[in-house]
Amino acid sequence: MQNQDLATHNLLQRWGLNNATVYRNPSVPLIYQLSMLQADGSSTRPDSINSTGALVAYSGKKCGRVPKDKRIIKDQGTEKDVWWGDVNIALSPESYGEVEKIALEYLGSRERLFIIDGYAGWDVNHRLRIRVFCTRPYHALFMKNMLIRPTEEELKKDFNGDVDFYIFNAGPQIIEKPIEGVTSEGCVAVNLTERKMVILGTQYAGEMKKGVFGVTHYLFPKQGVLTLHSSANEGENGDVTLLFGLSGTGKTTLSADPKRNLIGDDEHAWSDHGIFNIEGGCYAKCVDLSKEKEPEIFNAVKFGAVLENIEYLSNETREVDFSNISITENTRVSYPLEFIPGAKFPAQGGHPKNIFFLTCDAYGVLPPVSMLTPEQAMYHFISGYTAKVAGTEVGVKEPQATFSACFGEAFLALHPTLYANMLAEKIKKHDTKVWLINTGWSGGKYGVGQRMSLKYTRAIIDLIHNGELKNAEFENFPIFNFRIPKAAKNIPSEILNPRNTWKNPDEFDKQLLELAQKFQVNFKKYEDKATIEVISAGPKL
Ligand SMILES: Nc1ncnc2c1ncn2[C@@H]1O[C@H](COP(=O)(O)OP(=O)(O)O)[C@@H](O)[C@H]1O
Ligand SMILES: C=C(OP(=O)(O)O)C(=O)O
Ligand SMILES: [Mn+2]
Repeated sequence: MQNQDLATHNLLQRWGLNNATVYRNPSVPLIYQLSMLQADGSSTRPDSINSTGALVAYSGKKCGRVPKDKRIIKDQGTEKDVWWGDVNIALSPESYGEVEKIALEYLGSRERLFIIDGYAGWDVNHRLRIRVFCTRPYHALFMKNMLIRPTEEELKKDFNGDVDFYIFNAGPQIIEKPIEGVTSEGCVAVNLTERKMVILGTQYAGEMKKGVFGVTHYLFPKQGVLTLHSSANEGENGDVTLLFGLSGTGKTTLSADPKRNLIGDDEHAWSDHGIFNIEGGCYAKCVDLSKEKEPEIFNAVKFGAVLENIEYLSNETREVDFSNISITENTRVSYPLEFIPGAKFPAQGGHPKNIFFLTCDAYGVLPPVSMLTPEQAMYHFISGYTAKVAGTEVGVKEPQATFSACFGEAFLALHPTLYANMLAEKIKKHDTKVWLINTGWSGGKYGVGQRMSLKYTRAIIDLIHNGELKNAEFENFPIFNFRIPKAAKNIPSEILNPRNTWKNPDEFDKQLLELAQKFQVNFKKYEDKATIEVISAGPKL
């Protein structure tokens, strides 16, 4: 839309913007065409189109999120309830004003500006209206994919004036002057009170979608709705499964299951009426993506999808080399939910029957599957033991064992125990079964053993879904006191107890003990807020 209508003009004036050329909710082909002009000032490699029709773009220096540059504005509205610390680093309203000014000046001075309007949350009672301002065509397409696309009618009804949350993405612009509380040339500043966020100094698209997720973590629990860093799908009989996990643990991969209908791959919420997806699209990792192993995701790489930071096998054919991670291990593809066959619309479901905690155990000592008691579920949800895989956060080069509360500590706006207590109440009320699934190392730690076979993880999940695993014969897994199956169809029995997969069982015992100690040290910070039942559900030395 090159000639501004009055409504668009007013939206711009509201923020002191008066760009001559503004594209408000442009079509996919138009975004493609504009991305080929490369006049967005991003100074990265040019955008292109791959052999299957996806838009290929590069994010420049930053290819993962930058948690160290994230700030939450501390004001009267937020100072009492936000969980301040390393995750939520405080920034003053004055400093926020300065970063916002830099962002708006950048956005306003560009030749072209994009506005993308969309919802966050499929439940109409809880959805937020989001408006994104950006200058890179690929960022516009990314958010068009990742937000829930409004109908023409909804656009007229809900997006004509102010909305619930604004994103000012001025990623190509760096911060060149000192600002109190800002410690690098980049800043991702979230103003929860005034419902807006600024991005400077990073062009990684994931920062926008996880920004929205963080806002829902602040707003939804106040309405009794629990936010979940999980994927979700639904079986033929309407049974819902949630798969929690930190980045790279398998939420996206395992939720795309041909036997089940996809609800969403990353961000959900659980209300008194069931679960709903927060997003309109998926954002899958591409490293080693293959048609054989992950056909649904592989086939989603087509016209309308955005490929981020990939290399070609050949510049001539524009076939993607998914094994090439020379730019980053965190290569990505974003596509609308409907690109996955059988995705469910509206993307909502009932109360979950099963929950999987996906953990990528870099030590190779946790079993591929363990059945948890409700108390163990709480203990392990608060602990959030897993590994940070390479790439998703800037600076992480190999799997790094970590405890990430609620399997998504980076996105928690409030104290972890608040989310954990809400989860405890819901799984009790709805009799949800919780399983811990190790998608990480087997047969030795990272560097010695190998990643758990995707085939076996899928087989385990199938047996839980068809009810067979529940009836297997179980044994106790020591120290952690998990119930683990002794045998299961389609899975070699020796892998079910990880001790059998290690060459040297003594080394295994030592590593298991070490991990248990790490759990205990980590849990100390939650002990004053957890019940005695939950504390005693942890590993025992
Ligand atoms: N056993 C396994 N289970 C799940 N994913 C696995 C497994 N082994 C290897 N992988 C790979 O790990 C990555 C998981 O990434 P993804 O599903 O995008 O994680 P998330 O959505 O949780 O960030 C994929 O590249 C997948 O191919
Ligand atoms: C996009 C991200 O999430 P995930 O890897 O969980 O999909 C991210 O953490 O930047
Ligand atoms: Mn994912």
